[in-house]
Amino acid sequence: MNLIEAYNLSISNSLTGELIVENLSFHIKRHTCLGIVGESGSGKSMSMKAILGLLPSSLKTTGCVRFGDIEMIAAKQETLRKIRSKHICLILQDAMTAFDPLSTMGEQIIETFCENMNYTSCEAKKVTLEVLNKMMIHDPLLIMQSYPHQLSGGMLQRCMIGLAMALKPEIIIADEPTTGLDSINQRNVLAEFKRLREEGMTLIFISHDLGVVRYLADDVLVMRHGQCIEYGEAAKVFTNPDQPYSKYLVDTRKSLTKVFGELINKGAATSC
Ligand SMILES: Nc1ncnc2c1ncn2[C@@H]1O[C@H](COP(=O)(O)OP(=O)(O)OP(=O)(O)O)[C@@H](O)[C@H]1O
Repeated sequence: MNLIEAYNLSISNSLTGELIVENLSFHIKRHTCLGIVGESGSGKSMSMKAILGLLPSSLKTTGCVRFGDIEMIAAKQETLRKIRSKHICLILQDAMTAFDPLSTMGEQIIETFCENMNYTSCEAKKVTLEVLNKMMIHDPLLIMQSYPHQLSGGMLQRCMIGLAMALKPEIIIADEPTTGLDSINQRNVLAEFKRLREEGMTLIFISHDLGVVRYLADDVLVMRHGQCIEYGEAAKVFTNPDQPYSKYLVDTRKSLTKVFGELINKGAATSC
C-alpha cells in the first residue's frame, strides 16, 4: 500500500518564472525507504518542503500529492500542520532552525512529547532522557538545561533525530540527516535509522552519500536540475543504472571509495 503518491509535482518561482522542480512523480510504500539522490540544487529539499506546505509564498507548487485521503498540495495550512506534527516528521539539514532559541532543549522536547504523545511532564522527561541517551548524548540533564545556541550542530542534529524517532510518525523524511556529524556519530545515527527501518518505519532519506542510500533504501529517485532522471529499485539503479547520469554518480562514488582506500593503505604502509 502506498503511503504517499506524488504526480507531476512542479515548483516555480512566481517572481522570476524559474522552474525549480518539474513534473516529479513517485510513491512510497508503507514500511519501505525511498532514497533521493542528486547534485546540490537539484530540487530534493524543495520537493519535500512542497509536499509539507513549507515553501515560501513566492514559490508556487502544482501537481497532486496524496497522503491517504488528503491531497497535500491543496490542503489548508491547519491540516498540513497536523500532518507535520503527527504523521510526517521532517528532519532538516540545519538543526539550528528546528529549535526555538528562547527555550531550553528540555522545555522544547518535553513540550513536544506532551502535545503529541499525550505524556505527562514526568513521563515526557523520562522519555527525553532515554532519547538523549540513545543518541549518545553525554550528560543529558545538562543538555536539557541548555539553549540551542549552547550546543554544537552535531548535538542539535542528534536531538532532532532522536525526537523525530520517538514521536513515532508514519513517515520520517530525513534531509541529509548526518550532515555535520563526525564519522562515529554518523555511523551510530545510521545504525539507528537502520534499526527503525527494520522495525517497519517508512522513510524518505535524502543524501549525497550513495553508500548510505544503498544501505537504507529499497527504491531510489535520482534528481538533476529539478527533474527525475531515474527512479526504481535501489539494487537495480546502483548496479545497473539505465541513465548515464545515474551511472556517473555511482561510478564517482566507487572511485572516491577506491581512492580513499588507497590513501589509507598508503598512509598505513608509510607509517609502519
Ligand atoms: N526560497 C527560495 N526561492 C527561490 N529559489 C529557491 C529558494 N530556496 C531554494 N531555491 C532554489 O531551488 C533549487 C533547489 O534547491 P534545493 O534546496 O531543493 O536543492 P537540493 O537538491 O536539496 O540541494 P542540496 O543537496 O544542496 O541540499 C536551487 O536552485 C535553489 O537555489
